[in-house]
Amino acid sequence: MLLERINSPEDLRSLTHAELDDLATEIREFIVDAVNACGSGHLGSNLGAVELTIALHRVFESPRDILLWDTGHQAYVHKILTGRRDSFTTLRQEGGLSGYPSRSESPHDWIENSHASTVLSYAHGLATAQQSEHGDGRRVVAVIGDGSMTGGMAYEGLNNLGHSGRDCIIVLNDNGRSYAPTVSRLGESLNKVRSNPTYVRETTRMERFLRRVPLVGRFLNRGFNATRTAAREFWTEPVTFFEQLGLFYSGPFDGHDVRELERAFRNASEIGGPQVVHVVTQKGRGYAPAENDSVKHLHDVGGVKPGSYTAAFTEALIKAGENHPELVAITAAMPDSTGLLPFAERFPDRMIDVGIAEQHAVTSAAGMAMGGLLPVFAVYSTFLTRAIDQVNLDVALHGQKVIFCLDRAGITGDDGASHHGVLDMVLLSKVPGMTVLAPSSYQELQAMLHDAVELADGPVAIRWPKTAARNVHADEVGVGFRARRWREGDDVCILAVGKMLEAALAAADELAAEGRSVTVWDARAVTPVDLDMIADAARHRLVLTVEDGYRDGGAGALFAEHVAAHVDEADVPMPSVSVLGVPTRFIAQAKPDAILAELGLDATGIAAEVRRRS
Ligand SMILES: Cc1ncc(C[n+]2csc(CCOP(=O)(O)OP(=O)(O)O)c2C)c(N)n1
Ligand SMILES: CC(=O)[C@@H](O)[C@H](O)COP(=O)(O)O
Ligand SMILES: [Mg+2]
Repeated sequence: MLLERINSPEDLRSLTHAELDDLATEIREFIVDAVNACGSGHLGSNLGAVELTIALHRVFESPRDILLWDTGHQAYVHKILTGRRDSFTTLRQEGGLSGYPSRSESPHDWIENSHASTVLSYAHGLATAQQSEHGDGRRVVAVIGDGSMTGGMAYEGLNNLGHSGRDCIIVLNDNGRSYAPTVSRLGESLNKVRSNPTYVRETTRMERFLRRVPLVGRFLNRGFNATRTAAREFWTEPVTFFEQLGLFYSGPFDGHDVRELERAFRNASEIGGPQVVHVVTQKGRGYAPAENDSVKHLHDVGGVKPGSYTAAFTEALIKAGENHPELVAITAAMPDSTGLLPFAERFPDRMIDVGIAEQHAVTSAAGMAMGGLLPVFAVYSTFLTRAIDQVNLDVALHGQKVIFCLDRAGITGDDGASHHGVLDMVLLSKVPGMTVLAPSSYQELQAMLHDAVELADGPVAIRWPKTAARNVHADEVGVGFRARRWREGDDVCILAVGKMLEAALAAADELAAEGRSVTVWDARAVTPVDLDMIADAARHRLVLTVEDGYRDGGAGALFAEHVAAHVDEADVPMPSVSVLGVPTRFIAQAKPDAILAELGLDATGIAAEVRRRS
């Protein structure tokens, strides 16, 4: 087994290319076993990045050279080759290996944020530092997928790198897919470009030398520009999009040929300045289930689970779509895991994939609403945070009815700190005119989507967790955006937000067994706050809000403000007020229920908080 001999990138440099091909096979088998054992993870992306990562670590000397990964979900091979092979049995487990690069795991890792399209900005920053007096001659290499290239930040980084001329090698890993096929024509046009890297490199180098010749250089400038323009018109490949921005383009190269990749990376390293090395890879390469099943296996071994909140959303959206031909669904490159695929099958022209471009999605939705459509943007909670400005000023300032359906709200677990959806209530409850809803069951989600479509006259956000949904009877579902009381007592009042209702009711049973009289409300809406719920809560000795979002500035803080206002107005005694929520800190990966329990956001924790406050 060759893989057992690889404990650092240096060990790669003694292998022949035939051995490297064998090593790639072993790495693929290793990844498939690890992801299947872990039960979740990014199979397709990593199977497609095997040869690419081997070649990068043979040409560049990480960690001295800086190797950056956009999103980081495709960095398993990087981790395996940098000494973490034996820890892969702990992938995405509590206290184990992160599913993304992790600075605490290795000096080879730089970017921990799993949000896409950031790498070129990091690269510009690091290249700027390297070219300052603080630089120490390290090369900056950034790997970005074709999907992540569709994010706005990627263009901002490209523009700045091209304009600044910084030394930086961008490896565009083009496999034609995000989750779904990538929404971009860039890949198609680049595939028409057949640069002969040697020819282009030599002429470019010669040109650059001659242009600098004193006196004659400026005449040569004009001559070269005229020649190149003519040549491009009639002979060679068009100036690529990247070269228009000031970056040198080479490729496309076979992303599964280590020799070719090594040559391309060495060329780019010699040429200097901002470079794009375009490599074409196959997502899921070498593993039939990933190659053939683009929903279940190609991106991550996810898929929408029956009985989940996502499944409830899918059903309700199709029903709303049947009743409202103006309703359109928007995704930011994730139609499958947000539950939009059945809607797209039912209404092929009414599901719009904008690429990994959440900010654009939100403002485009505002435009759609202005044009008479009813846009529903299905997005993970954590990914909407990068578009809060657009939500606030492009949608809410204009009073546009856009329905934001936020999946993976609350504690998501396996994907770690950059995936928990814990900022949504804090941020969205501060957007004027925004209705923020949190369903506590499968049926509540469907009722809320229905009422958002039928009743709202402005923006609505509905947020739900990545878990199986509780099921309730039709007469146990609220109406409109009002709160719903589940249990009446007179000593303690628990205001539960979303999925926390189940734990609150269980805690109330536990407390009742001790003789405590507990009221439980399903808040249902974070904003607007239901004043009847507040008035009822204010008559208790203790008001405890339980939410799976940041406590600071969240739903509980808002409810506490309204209790105080009510007490002032009604001139009644102020109850004791408490909030159980997520502390404002980054939370590493673990199973969601384990994290919630550790935070006291389960029945035991809620009951303990009531006892503590009694
Ligand atoms: C801002 C943001 N939106 C959505 C996602 C979810 N996501 C993770 S990976 C991915 C697809 C990335 O495609 P690409 O960059 O082409 O990489 P590949 O998996 O094809 O190698 C998406 C949409 C994310 N990580 N960040
Ligand atoms: C890397 C990324 O952002 C997503 O692919 C993330 O892994 C989503 O995971 P789930 O869809 O399993 O919640
Ligand atoms: Mg891709």
